[in-house]
Amino acid sequence: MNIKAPVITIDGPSGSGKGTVAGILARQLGWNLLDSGALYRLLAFAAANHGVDLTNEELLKALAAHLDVQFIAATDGQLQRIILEGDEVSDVIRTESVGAGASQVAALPAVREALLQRQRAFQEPPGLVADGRDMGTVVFPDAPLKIFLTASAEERARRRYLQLKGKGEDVSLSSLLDEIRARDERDTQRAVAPLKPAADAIQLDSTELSIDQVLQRIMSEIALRDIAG
Ligand SMILES: Nc1ncnc2c1ncn2[C@@H]1O[C@H](COP(=O)(O)OP(=O)(O)OP(=O)(O)O)[C@@H](O)[C@H]1O
Ligand SMILES: Nc1ccn([C@H]2C[C@H](O)[C@@H](COP(=O)(O)O)O2)c(=O)n1
Repeated sequence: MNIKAPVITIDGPSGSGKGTVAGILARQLGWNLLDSGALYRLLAFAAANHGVDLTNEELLKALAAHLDVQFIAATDGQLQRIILEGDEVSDVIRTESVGAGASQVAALPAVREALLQRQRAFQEPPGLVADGRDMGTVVFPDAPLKIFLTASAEERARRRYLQLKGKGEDVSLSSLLDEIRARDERDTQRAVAPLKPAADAIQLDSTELSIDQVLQRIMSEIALRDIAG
């Protein structure tokens, strides 16, 4: 019998803290990590490099199917690294403009289909923490623990502002808020795999919670289900 590794899904809108929480959780549990948003970002980034228009569904589907990407697991003191076609792109795919392109290509059904198996292949022992928009609804519908992490748009824009300022970028809070609202609209309103909580997801509003408080809440749900050995 093929016993599948357990999966914890963390879905939610941009800036809610999914990636941060998923990364820490995966390290603490010693589990694999799937940053599914990175796949859509990589596709948008690769499309720009190869001169592929972000509306050309057929070419994007082919690019998605053959994306030459390597995820190098985080080690003590170093975050996960992402290599695309031989070049490290861990930071360059994190800009708001690549995020907007990712949100655009992610609305195309053929692209989502092309990336589905690649995402499911991350489900390896001892377990997987997967973050994104449709981890609990589409990619891992049988996951024993599903979290839907939210925060107000204003708080998410504030977090992003601090994050980008910290990297020395010249950003405006009001434009970040506009971008976050536009991305929310596109991600929740698309026809395929829209951003929404799975029926059995635990909804967690992190607007007034610290990262540690969010982690504690998730850890208590893990303990309740006895899924991490
Ligand atoms: N609960 C929290 N309180 C304060 N800051 C937070 C909290 N959670 C995350 N952050 C900070 O907010 C920023 C965005 O977090 P993160 O990148 O994890 O969000 P995300 O949901 O993965 O966004 P995206 O979907 O766009 O990748 C980071 O700088 C992170 O440190
Ligand atoms: N499972 C996913 C993950 C991501 N997307 C799309 C929508 C986002 O706006 C974009 C970038 O994701 P992020 O890195 O900000 O988490 O990718 C999706 O549709 N489904």
